[in-house]
Amino acid sequence: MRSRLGWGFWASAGWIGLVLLAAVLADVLPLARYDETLAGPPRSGPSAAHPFGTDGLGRDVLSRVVHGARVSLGVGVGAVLLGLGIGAPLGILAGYRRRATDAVIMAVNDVAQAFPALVFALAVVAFAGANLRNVLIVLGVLGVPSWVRLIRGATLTYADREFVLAARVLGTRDRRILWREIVPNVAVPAASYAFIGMAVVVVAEGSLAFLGLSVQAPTPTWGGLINEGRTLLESAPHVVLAPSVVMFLTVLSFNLVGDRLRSLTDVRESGLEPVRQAAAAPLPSAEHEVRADCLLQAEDLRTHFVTPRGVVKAVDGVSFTLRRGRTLAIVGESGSGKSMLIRSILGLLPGSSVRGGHVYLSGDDLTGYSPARMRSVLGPRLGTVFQDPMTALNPVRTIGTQVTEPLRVHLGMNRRQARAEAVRLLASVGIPDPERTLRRHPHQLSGGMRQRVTIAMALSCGPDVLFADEPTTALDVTIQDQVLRLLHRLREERDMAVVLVSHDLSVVARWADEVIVMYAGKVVERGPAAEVFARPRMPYTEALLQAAPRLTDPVHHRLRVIPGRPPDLVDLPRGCAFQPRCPYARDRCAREAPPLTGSYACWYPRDHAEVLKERADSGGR
Ligand SMILES: Nc1ncnc2c1ncn2[C@@H]1O[C@H](COP(=O)(O)OP(=O)(O)OP(=O)(O)O)[C@@H](O)[C@H]1O
Repeated sequence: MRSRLGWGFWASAGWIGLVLLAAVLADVLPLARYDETLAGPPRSGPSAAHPFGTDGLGRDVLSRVVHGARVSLGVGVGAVLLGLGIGAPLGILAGYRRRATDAVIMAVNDVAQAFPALVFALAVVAFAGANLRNVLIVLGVLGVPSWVRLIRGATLTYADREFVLAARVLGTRDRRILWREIVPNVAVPAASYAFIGMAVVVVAEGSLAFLGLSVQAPTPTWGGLINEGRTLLESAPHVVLAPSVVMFLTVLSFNLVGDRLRSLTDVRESGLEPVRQAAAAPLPSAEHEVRADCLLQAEDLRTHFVTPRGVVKAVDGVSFTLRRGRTLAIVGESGSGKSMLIRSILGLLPGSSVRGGHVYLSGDDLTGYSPARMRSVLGPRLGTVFQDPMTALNPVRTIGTQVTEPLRVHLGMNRRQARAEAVRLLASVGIPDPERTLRRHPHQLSGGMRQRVTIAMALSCGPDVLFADEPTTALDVTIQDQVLRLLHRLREERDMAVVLVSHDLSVVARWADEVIVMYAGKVVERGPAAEVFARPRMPYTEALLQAAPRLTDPVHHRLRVIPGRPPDLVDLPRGCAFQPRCPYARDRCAREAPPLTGSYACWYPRDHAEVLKERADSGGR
């Protein structure tokens, strides 16, 4: 940490510490009184008795600068705490709740930010007087809009992170998510900006003092000292220079410390600003038969985003059924809607989306559930394992606090019981030293171990269905197989159903019972995995398979890529969405969209005999 922060950071922190210490100990330091006139000869330069010299009334400048630090730093710290105290809750609320709450808070914030600061300061001083408390209030309140904006931005960054989604899929309440997942992460950038904020406030106080709008004489402030010394600029420049240099160094140090901390924890990495808020009306739904023998059933599920460019139909009329003890795989190119389908089932969609259709869990329609009721299902009945275990775990909390949380929240265990159960869970997913692992932070574990931890968390409340969204993508190839084996074993042991999203068709072929193939938000082929992969009917499925590497491929074998690009979901081609890329497309494909009848959506499905003949002709794949 020390080397990453650099000597400038430590020198600045040292200076700030020194000034703060001097300000706190000002009364006990062996200094002349700051208001004692003729403590020395007027306007005398620096000497052993008066290291910063004396001012026009013979007062000790060092003593006045040290006492001035009390006001300037006191206002700096106080105003930042006040601004943060009001701005942080509002910013977190806006960034986490979004929609109307965000719109209202940000509208008010914009108006507040546009209000002229000087007019506000003048008004407060005129009505309430220029004293320390009022200056602190003025500067604190003026800082609120910037804090709201900053904290909202940081919250937006974290609100869609997988560890927050993970907490939500475990059914954690919003308030707890805010305290345990968002606040600790937002606190890091907030702390760094607090230093920059203090620099701004110290300068602002100096400017107010210069205008006579701050604490009045005889109490010294740095801005007031500079103002007083103005008239002595020619005869005794040290009177202005001493407070100016101290103030300059302090402001510079605050900025340097804040900047270094910020560069370590830059919050601008994700660009998660949501698109324009959609009208919240749900999409209309058709009536469908509910299958009693199914554990999980999706009917005509749709997730649309209203964006400035138009409506993105990320999931468009997806239906499937899944029974206990089975694994359903969802495959498709990047952007085909796999993750949105899972988030739609779990009711964990971004604020800018609207959902239609139904999701039945053992016959109960989850789409009608209130958020509170949904929380009782997420975790205990629906578990989720995310793609990247590093982002699915909160970096600032130990594994122990994260694994025990769902056990305490949902199963009502006390701390000791939850810890014992967490040890058992970690052991069951193959973590060698569970006791020690509980005390560690995510970054202290390998990728494979982290993913085992997230699997343990997903299983902690004994879910009926486990969703695994690309659970092995972020892992080493050798670890991938171990994790998939583990999921398979756990499915058998616990008689769960598994929904597996994967890019890797060899994984799907090996571990899934059924598969649905997605293209542009729709299911274009479905059926038993062995059947679909052995005899794909839809040319897109065939192309996906041809683009997938196989262990039996010769070393320098060139994979076939699917020609063209995935479609723009705002502007889909007419007819079949795959037709512009399909080598077998005919006129009808560009005119009419093929419905999903039976197991595929294609006007001219591949004929297996024909495929075998083509393969024989081309001498290979
Ligand atoms: N907030 C959003 N606003 C608008 N469109 C979105 C939003 N989130 C996702 N989409 C769009 O929804 C579509 C489906 O996204 P999704 O993440 O489900 O794809 P995916 O198949 O899981 O891709 P990948 O394999 O890369 O994860 C994408 O085209 C994406 O651009």
